[in-house]
Amino acid sequence: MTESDLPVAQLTPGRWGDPAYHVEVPAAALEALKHLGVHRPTPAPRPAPAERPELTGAQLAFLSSVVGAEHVASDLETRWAHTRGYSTTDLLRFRAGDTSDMPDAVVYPASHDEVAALLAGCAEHDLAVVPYSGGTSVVGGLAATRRFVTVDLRRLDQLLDLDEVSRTATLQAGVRGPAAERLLADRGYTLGHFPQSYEGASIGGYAAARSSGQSSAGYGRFDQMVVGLTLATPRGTVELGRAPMSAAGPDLRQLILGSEGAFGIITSVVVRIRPRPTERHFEGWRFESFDAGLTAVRRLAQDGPLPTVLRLSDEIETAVNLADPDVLGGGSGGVLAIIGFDGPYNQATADVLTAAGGENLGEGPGETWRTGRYRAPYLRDPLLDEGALVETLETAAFWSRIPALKTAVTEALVGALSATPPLVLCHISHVYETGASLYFTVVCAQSDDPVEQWRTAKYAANQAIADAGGTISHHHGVGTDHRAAYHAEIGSLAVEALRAVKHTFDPDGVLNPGILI
Ligand SMILES: Cc1cc2nc3c(=O)[nH]c(=O)nc-3n(C[C@H](O)[C@H](O)[C@H](O)COP(=O)(O)OP(=O)(O)OC[C@H]3O[C@@H](n4cnc5c(N)ncnc54)[C@H](O)[C@@H]3O)c2cc1C
Repeated sequence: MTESDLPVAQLTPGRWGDPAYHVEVPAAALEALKHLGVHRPTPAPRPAPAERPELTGAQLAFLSSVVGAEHVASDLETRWAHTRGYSTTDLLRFRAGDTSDMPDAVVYPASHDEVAALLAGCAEHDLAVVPYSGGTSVVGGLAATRRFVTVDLRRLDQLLDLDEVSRTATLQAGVRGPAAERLLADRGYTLGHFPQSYEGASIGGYAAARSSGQSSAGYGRFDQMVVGLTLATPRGTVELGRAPMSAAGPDLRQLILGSEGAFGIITSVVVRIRPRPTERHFEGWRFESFDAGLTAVRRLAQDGPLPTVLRLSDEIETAVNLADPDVLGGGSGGVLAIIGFDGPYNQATADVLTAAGGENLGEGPGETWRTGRYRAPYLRDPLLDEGALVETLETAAFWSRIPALKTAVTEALVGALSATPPLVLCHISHVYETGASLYFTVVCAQSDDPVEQWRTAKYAANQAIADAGGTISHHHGVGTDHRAAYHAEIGSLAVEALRAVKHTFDPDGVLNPGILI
């Protein structure tokens, strides 16, 4: 089974993943939750979403005139299904029936021209616009600060071009991860972009939020794969990427990548593609400690040869994730690293790990990770049902800052959640010559107000990240959740420059108000 065999998940609102795939919390985990003071809350009946004022006839007529009346939905169910994304706070607010960020309508354009026409007319009809590709944002990227229409791009689902000589593919923004892989696999190629949200996220969202997939060591981040893009703005269309590299001024592609719909809607992306691998190898490695493993992965990142997948869990993540401690050699402790190759096994990579003190555990742990890699997020909803608070956050920094950053974030989370002592798990899964990202998972008992509980903990973590020299996001993006921290990170002059760009593309401020800037 490869990524192109996976189905696109028909995401249901308020619960992650393919509803056909049912997950139960393992008995050992339930036992462990008791030690964290987790109690199953009495299920409260979910309040029905409240009705809100309808769009005016003129507004609906405008939307219908662009995409056709059958592609405009203003029923409660569709709007509710497009309310926010899939952060834990989003899920908790969904469970509480909080409709405050519900769109007033959802429209489904089928072409770049329809997207452009929508954007051109929204200001006149007093409508803000939230672009929506896969809807898997975890940073509050799908809500606007005023009445808005969600532009769902799922009908832009075509492979427009495949240039085998240059090895590029032009994909429309609404192509979901597995669908993109299938379109390319049919022609013998792969994109190699596999975020954990792969089953639901789309090409446009990958570009808009600078996504990074689990095979980033081999294929790079999504923004490194993009060689061109087409952007619809309220003032017209921008096409970028005439050549793979250019010295003709600043690279404006990089201005649009990560702009999260604040400057325009990306309708198609030209991406670099590679031949499909004919073999794959995954294996586990044991290191005495996270610090020892860190030295090993840094050596690979700096001097090579890098595998396609490179991950290192810390002691707590290793202990929590490994149901069978024998995997690490009879429960002798240590931490687990996973390496994977798309293509032939590279003994030179293994030699670097051995020289750095690693012990090869063989294919077993590697295959366990590979086959379960999209399943971990499915555990979050049952854990929430049990009364646990579970959320993740991520950052990146230069190698010299990584150890202190990890300690600072962990301590900040433990301190902020001291009333409900948490487990804080951490791993590294994206590495560069100069640094790496850190990905934290937090588990503790829910308080009476888990949304506020997480807000406080996240604020403390954000402060620790800033103080320890990390970035507020390595791959989740800014959205509304990180806006203040992002502004503090880049400074007021840079924020002013972003505002100027936004004003140029979107003078009436219809695009994603409150997101990014
Ligand atoms: C369980 C889970 C696991 C995840 N794992 C990863 C991971 O491994 N790596 C990773 O990078 N991320 C991960 N994410 C976060 C998320 O999947 C990524 O940010 C992804 O890139 C979002 O893609 P999407 O198509 O769902 O975008 P959306 O959620 O639809 O949109 C994201 C933002 O971009 C804007 N936008 C959407 N489409 C466009 C467009 N065409 N043009 C302009 N703006 C647009 C939206 O308005 C929003 O602000 C995960 C999320 C979940 C829920």
